[in-house]
Amino acid sequence: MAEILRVNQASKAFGENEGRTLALNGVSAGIRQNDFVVILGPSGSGKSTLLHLLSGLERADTGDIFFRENNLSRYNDRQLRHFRRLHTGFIFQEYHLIPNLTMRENIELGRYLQKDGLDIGELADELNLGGLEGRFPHELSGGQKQRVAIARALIKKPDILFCDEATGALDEENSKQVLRILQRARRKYGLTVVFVTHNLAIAQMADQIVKLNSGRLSEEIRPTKPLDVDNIDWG
Ligand SMILES: Nc1ncnc2c1ncn2[C@@H]1O[C@H](COP(=O)(O)OP(=O)(O)OP(=O)(O)O)[C@@H](O)[C@H]1O
Repeated sequence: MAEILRVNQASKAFGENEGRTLALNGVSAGIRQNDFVVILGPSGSGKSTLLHLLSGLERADTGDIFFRENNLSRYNDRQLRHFRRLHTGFIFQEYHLIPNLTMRENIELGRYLQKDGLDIGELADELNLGGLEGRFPHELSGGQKQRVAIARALIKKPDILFCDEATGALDEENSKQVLRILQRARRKYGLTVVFVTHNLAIAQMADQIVKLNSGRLSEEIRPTKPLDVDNIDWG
């Protein structure tokens, strides 16, 4: 498969003088279309920063980020917004649903960013959310909230879904449900998934594992036989 994303020698620092932290230090890696890519590393190793650079949420200080043949580092803010709107979806540990909107309205928010997209009813059924359309976030369980967040991200059919500790607040069963949904979406829509996690079990499913340590790429692995979500050893 062709590469959909590439990061070349990217560095990113925060703060100044004694307060300066080099969050990423000359990281290079390529991500193939349709892969499930897991970014692993200890706390503070730069995982979220790498995700933010790859997704155009933040800019690298030095180095280049390519989406297909386009160099995002050369994009102006408007072009970068357009890239994010058209090609990327995000899910986070904390769901980020709008509390005073119903489930259906929260999902519709994702669609308004793009004209054509998936059918909301079909998506709700697929994500096991049928019948909950009128509920507000506080009336949903954690697993249901995360599935609403996934539906909101998928409704516009993004090319790449960026997940930052997306299962971090969920138990094993709900985590596996989320992972099953992502696997189905990869098969059905050709989605590429970039998944930041502390959970080593999830790496058993990966087509590619990117390991960071102190802002540097410490290891890059492409397992020959990624496991299906139902075969992983959760530990
Ligand atoms: N906006 C920011 N301002 C200042 N420092 C930051 C900022 N974002 C990240 N950092 C610092 O950069 C380093 C890498 O942070 P990052 O969030 O990428 O790590 P991480 O591997 O995702 O950590 P965790 O697993 O704890 O979420 C850390 O030392 C962090 O404190």
